[in-house]
Amino acid sequence: MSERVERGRGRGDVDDYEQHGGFPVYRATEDDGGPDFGRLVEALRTIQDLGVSTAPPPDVVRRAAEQAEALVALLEPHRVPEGQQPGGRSMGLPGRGSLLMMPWTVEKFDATGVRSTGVFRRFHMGGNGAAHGGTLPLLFDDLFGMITHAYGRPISRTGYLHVNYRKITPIDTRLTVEGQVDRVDGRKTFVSARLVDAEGTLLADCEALMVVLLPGQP
Ligand SMILES: CCCCCCCCCC(=O)SCCNC(=O)CCNC(=O)[C@H](O)C(C)(C)COP(=O)(O)OP(=O)(O)OC[C@H]1O[C@@H](n2cnc3c(N)ncnc32)[C@H](O)[C@@H]1OP(=O)(O)O
Repeated sequence: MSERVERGRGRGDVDDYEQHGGFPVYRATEDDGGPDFGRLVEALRTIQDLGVSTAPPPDVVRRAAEQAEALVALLEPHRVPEGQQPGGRSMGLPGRGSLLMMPWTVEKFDATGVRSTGVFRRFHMGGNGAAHGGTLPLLFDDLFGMITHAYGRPISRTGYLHVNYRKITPIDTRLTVEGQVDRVDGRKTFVSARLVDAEGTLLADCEALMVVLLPGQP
């Protein structure tokens, strides 16, 4: 099937869950989880930063543990099935309000590609001021999910993802990642992206294969 035909078939049908394998329905929240959800997620991220960058005395550790346990007890009764939580579905929040995804902000999202900016935080650090090598595939993989969605392709799973680490990726430094669909071949969508700093220096690039799911496929 030619790229143009395949692309045309996908576009406009992305809300048709018949096309999305066995995926549960995901819809963006209408209110980014309410007035305080963004605050909560940002505070939790900062706790992750502090959890890996502080050395408090024992009495502070004990009080912090008690407060963390109290927070767990507060939230525990409110678990919901996948697709119903605001985390990951709040498009107006950095990282869509997900604690797993990079807390980056999407600047461009259309069929020609997706661009996003943000920083790797202290809790993303591998060593000596550099982002952990495992965080870059996470950044690229999530970007590729957005790219295939913006292109109008059904939900796809990553078949492979190849990262070239060109330079040290610094934490606490504003960076930009941008990528696009390069080629479509049946169920296969070939994508690529680049991570650069404010001067445009290439830090890493990545190419991947996204495969459209078959009916009912997990
Ligand atoms: C808005 C909602 C947001 C939600 C977004 C959710 C996004 C989720 C993204 C992910 O979860 S990615 C998670 C990490 N990836 C995985 O866990 C995937 C695990 N692997 C699989 O599930 C299957 O291997 C896969 C779906 C990728 C492919 O298996 P299939 O049995 O469906 O297909 P098949 O193996 O026949 O491959 C289809 C085509 O892709 C090709 N292919 C698959 N894997 C490949 C590979 N690794 N390298 C090269 N080619 C590959 C394969 O050769 C074939 O090419 P042809 O059509 O030309 O014959």
